Amino acid sequence: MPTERAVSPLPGTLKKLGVITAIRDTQLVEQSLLRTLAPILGVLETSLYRINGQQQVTHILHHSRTGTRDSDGAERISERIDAIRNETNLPEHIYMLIDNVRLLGQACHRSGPNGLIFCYPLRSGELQSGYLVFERGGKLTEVEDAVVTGVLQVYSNYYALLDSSQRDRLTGLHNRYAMEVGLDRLWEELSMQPSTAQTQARRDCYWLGVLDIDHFKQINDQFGHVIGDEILLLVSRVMGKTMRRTDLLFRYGGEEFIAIVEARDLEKAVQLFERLRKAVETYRYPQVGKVTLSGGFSMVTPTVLPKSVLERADRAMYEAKKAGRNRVFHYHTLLEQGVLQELETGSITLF
Ligand SMILES: Nc1nc2c(ncn2[C@@H]2O[C@H](COP(=O)(O)OP(=O)(O)OP(=O)(O)O)[C@@H](O)[C@H]2O)c(=O)[nH]1
Repeated sequence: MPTERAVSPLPGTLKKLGVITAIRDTQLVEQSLLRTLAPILGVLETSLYRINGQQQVTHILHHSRTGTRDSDGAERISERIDAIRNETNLPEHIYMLIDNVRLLGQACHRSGPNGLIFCYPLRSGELQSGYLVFERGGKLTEVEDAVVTGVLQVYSNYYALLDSSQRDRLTGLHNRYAMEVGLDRLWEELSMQPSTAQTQARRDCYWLGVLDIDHFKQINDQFGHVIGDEILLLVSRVMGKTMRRTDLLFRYGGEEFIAIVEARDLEKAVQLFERLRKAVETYRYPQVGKVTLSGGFSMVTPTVLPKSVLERADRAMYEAKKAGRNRVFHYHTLLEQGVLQELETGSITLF
């Protein structure tokens, strides 16, 4: 891996830390970290890994810079950030390096094809929450090492603060704000992808489901709010355990949850949401016994604004309540059946 001469780190680093800590979106903060460190270290590729809920190390972000020379001899650097969807299959040498850092509790390096591969831990309190990995020709100077360690500490503290502000205190799930940011981002990503019939057929679709616990007021009234809170926590855990690594679950508010899942087609999406419904229904809740939920879901597509996708799923969920609860309905199926009529608002005409 080629390297370039490292630039003097301190003034630029302080400026960039100011930029990082002004960002309110956790994914953009992660991207900004890699963009900040790569030129300071004079490296062309950096990777960020996180430890997920199942304690697995997952590759989440890769940043690369390519240097090219213009015809007039001037050097241009182009940057590229790839968000990697929770890749847990790491190359053996990276896995071993991260394992060393995990055991020793400090940054380590090992030889790589183009010099040395470095791994620095990200800390959340006493725990390691992730890793920064990069390769460069030679060792870091003391100043560079101190800069990387300091930037990572400020970044980790800021990330933890930002992340906790986007989580629901009771269940630990991401909250409504995080859901809205995440849905807007997903919608933008989908809008930017080329959409030919061929790519459309190959690509998985995203589906958004609104899931609402049935008769939750009765649970509160009969057993009290503390038990009500316990049910919210248990239902969120049962759903979380039933979902796949790539699925997302949010507490939207009160007794309402939102799931965003990837599925090839409607049949698969129905299966996923049905699995959630059944898991909640079959779990036996101490004191309360059986708890059920009703849900509605709709496809996330660039031709429909995010708030309208939510509205569609919500309307389907209300139909599930009306039909007797403990069921999950698909919005478009309800349209086809004539149970619901399309609302005019929210769909976008593409030219
Ligand atoms: N314990 C507890 N209760 C909550 C919380 N947030 C909202 N609630 C309660 O959730 C209940 C929701 O009641 P409703 O909106 O009438 O819905 P429901 O009883 O579930 O009825 P359906 O949705 O029609 O099946 C209200 O009594 C709220 O007070 C919370 O954080 N903890």
